[in-house]
Amino acid sequence: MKKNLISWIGKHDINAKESGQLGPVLAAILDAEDKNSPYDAIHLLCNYPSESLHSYVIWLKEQTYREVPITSCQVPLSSPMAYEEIYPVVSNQLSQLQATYPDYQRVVHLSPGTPAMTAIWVLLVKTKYPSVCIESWRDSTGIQHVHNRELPFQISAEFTLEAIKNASFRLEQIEGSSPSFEGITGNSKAMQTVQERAKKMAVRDVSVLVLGETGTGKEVLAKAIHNASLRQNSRFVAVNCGALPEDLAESLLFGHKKGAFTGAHKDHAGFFEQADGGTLFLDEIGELSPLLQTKLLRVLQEKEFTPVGSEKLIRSDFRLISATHQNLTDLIEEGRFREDLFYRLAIGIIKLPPVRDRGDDISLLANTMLHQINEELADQPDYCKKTLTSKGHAFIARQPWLGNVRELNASLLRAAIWTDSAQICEHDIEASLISRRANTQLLPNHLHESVDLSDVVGKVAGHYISLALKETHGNKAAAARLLGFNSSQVLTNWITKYSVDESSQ
Ligand SMILES: Nc1ncnc2c1ncn2[C@@H]1O[C@H](COP(=O)(O)OP(=O)(O)OP(=O)(O)O)[C@@H](O)[C@H]1O
Repeated sequence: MKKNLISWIGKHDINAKESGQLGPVLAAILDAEDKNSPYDAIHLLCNYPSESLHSYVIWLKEQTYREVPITSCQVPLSSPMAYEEIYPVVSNQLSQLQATYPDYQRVVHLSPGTPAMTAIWVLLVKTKYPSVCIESWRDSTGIQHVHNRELPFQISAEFTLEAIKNASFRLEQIEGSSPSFEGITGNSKAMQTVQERAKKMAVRDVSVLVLGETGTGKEVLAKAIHNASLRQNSRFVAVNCGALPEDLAESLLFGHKKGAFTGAHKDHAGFFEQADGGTLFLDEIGELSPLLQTKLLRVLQEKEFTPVGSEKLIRSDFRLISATHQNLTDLIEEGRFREDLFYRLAIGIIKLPPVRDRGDDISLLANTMLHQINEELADQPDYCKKTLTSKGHAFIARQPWLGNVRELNASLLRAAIWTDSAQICEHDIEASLISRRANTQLLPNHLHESVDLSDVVGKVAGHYISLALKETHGNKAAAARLLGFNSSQVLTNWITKYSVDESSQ
């Protein structure tokens, strides 16, 4: 049976390299190798600074005989004894390992870390996440010993639910605050598939590419993936690549050294460094210049980079989530996006459907958003809480929402502000739509209502004929050519047929 080791990194581990000792974590790994039952994966939690964690993990890898995948997570704690902070981290870690490695035997190393960290391990392995426990200690000659540790008592059986509820850990409160997949509204089949995929991806710590039209919630999804990952307690750094000024892009992403260019008054940590231990979200990735694409590829391969004006390599343990509304395959074919970079970014691909393909989710989204809008506007003078009439819902469901969730949100906000009554009806929504609607309705995807086709064609014909006559200062032959007609007579026929007012040119 495969097995994985889970452990905090303690003081003796961090100091092991300097002290010439093994430290508890390495001792446990080597002990398992000696017993011919090595670990297949190792997961480390650490509340020391990320530089110490990195150099420790590098050192640890050098000390083991076999190549074992090691994942590490830097957990910032206000105090190493902060039970209320340690509990959700450890609980989440165990839950994710259980989901990711259901067939592995879990081995928890109790010794490294503070008494609070050990207490939480014991609490969780004796209740929700049964695991084998080991401990290690150093004898007076400096030899490190590793043993299995039996815990011969049953917390769940011996304490009633009531007792746990009253315990100082306040378990349910802490669990309830886990923000996994918060903010993603949607029960449609398409959105369920998105959420299932995203949850799986969240615990894998691989690069994820989120595709979807503008405003479909790509950033919301990226944040949810971060919140459901082992990196949830570190930073989520969101960068819009399309908004990076060309001359500053490199320094914003990779940082710069003081004096690297005019205005660089002090060292600056770029987004990659800021995301160390956490998640970097690169939105509009298709907008990256060829030079930055090459640099990004190198950072993804080596996890290290050099800030502008510096010679020092910086390492950063970030997880990359990128997003785009563009068709990257087209960009690759056109030579505008590196194919090798695409494969690096797209280990996991999640496609967010446009709102018009989410079925009943539109109503659900509208209700959720109106609820949020009501809360936001509650303090405003004379504001009364709004609800949507059923015709309002039906009208919303018929719109194409090319701007997706963002457009729906903005239209509801406008309607909520403009409408005095407590009910928002279809006319209020219609009035709050931006004029683009006229164009978007021209070629709808569905015909929910009857339509006067000759009227629509007449309006289009009138519009183009007027433009052509205006451009050509009333010269019918030239206007006919502009419109693709082979003679001015054809144009005259159209003008008559669609009653175009030539005098308005
Ligand atoms: N499923 C959802 N449930 C609730 N709100 C959502 C959902 N998806 C998106 N939103 C809201 O819609 C707005 C747009 O979302 P977001 O910025 O994530 O879209 P995007 O696809 O990243 O947009 P862009 O392509 O312009 O970068 C935000 O206000 C967000 O809170």
